[in-house]
Amino acid sequence: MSDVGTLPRPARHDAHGTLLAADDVTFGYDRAAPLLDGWSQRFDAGEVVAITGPSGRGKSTLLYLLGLMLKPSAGHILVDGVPAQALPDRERARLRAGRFGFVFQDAALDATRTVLDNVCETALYRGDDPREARMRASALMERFGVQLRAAAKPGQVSGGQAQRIALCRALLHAPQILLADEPTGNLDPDSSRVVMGAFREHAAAGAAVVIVTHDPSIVAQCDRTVEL
Ligand SMILES: Nc1ncnc2c1ncn2[C@@H]1O[C@H](COP(=O)(O)OP(=O)(O)OP(=O)(O)O)[C@@H](O)[C@H]1O
Repeated sequence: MSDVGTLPRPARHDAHGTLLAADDVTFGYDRAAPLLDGWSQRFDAGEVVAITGPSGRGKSTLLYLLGLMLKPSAGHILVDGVPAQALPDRERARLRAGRFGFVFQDAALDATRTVLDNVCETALYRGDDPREARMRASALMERFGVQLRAAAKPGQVSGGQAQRIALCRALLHAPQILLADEPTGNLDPDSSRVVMGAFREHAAAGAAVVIVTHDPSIVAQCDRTVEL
C-alpha cells in the first residue's frame, strides 16, 4: 500500500459545520430494551471520531442509524440540520448515495460482480461517468494495495483485501460523511496505518469520519472518542 496519492475532495466543504447529528435518539430491536435511549451527539466537518464500547453494546446499530439504514423509534438523525427519517425512502437513498460512504464490518461486497464493479457501485448509482469512475477506482485500489485483475470477484480475495476494496468503494465518490465499522479489523499494522492516513486526509478535506473500533491504536489517532 502506498501513502502517496490524492483522495478526491468532498464535493461540499464546510470547515467547521456539523454535518451529522443524533438528537435524543432512542432505538432497540426489542423496544422493551433499547440499545440507545435519548442519545445525542454531533459530528463535525474535519473531525475523525472513534466510537468504542463493549461487544453487543450497539455500535454497529448506531452506524446503521447514523447512515439512515435504520430509523430511530424516537428522536432524530439530522443531516445538515435536517431530520432525515421524515424524508421519503427514495430521498433517503439519494442522500445516502450522495453524502455518505459506508464501510461495513464484513465488507459486504456483491459476490456476483467484479471487484472493480463493486468499487464503482455507488458512483454509478449517482450517475457518475462510468469510464471516469473506473479510472478513479483503479487509482484508489492501487493506493490501498489491491490492484487485482479486472475480472476478479470478491470470492477470490482475502478478508483484508475485501476490507480495503470496501474502503475504496466508500471513498470513491468523496462522501462528506464516512462511517466505518471496524475498518482495520482484518489488516496488518502497515495497512491500518495507510487506512487511518486516508481517513485523516479525508477529514482534513472537509468530511466527518466516524469509526467504530476496538483497537486502542486507532482510537489514539482519532480526534475524540465517544464511548457507548
Ligand atoms: N437485526 C437485528 N435484530 C435483532 N437484534 C439485533 C439485530 N442486529 C443486532 N442485534 C442485537 O443488538 C445488539 C447490538 O448489536 P450491534 O451489532 O449493534 O453491537 P456492537 O456493539 O456493534 O457489537 P460488536 O462490537 O460485537 O460488533 C446485540 O445484542 C445484537 O445481538
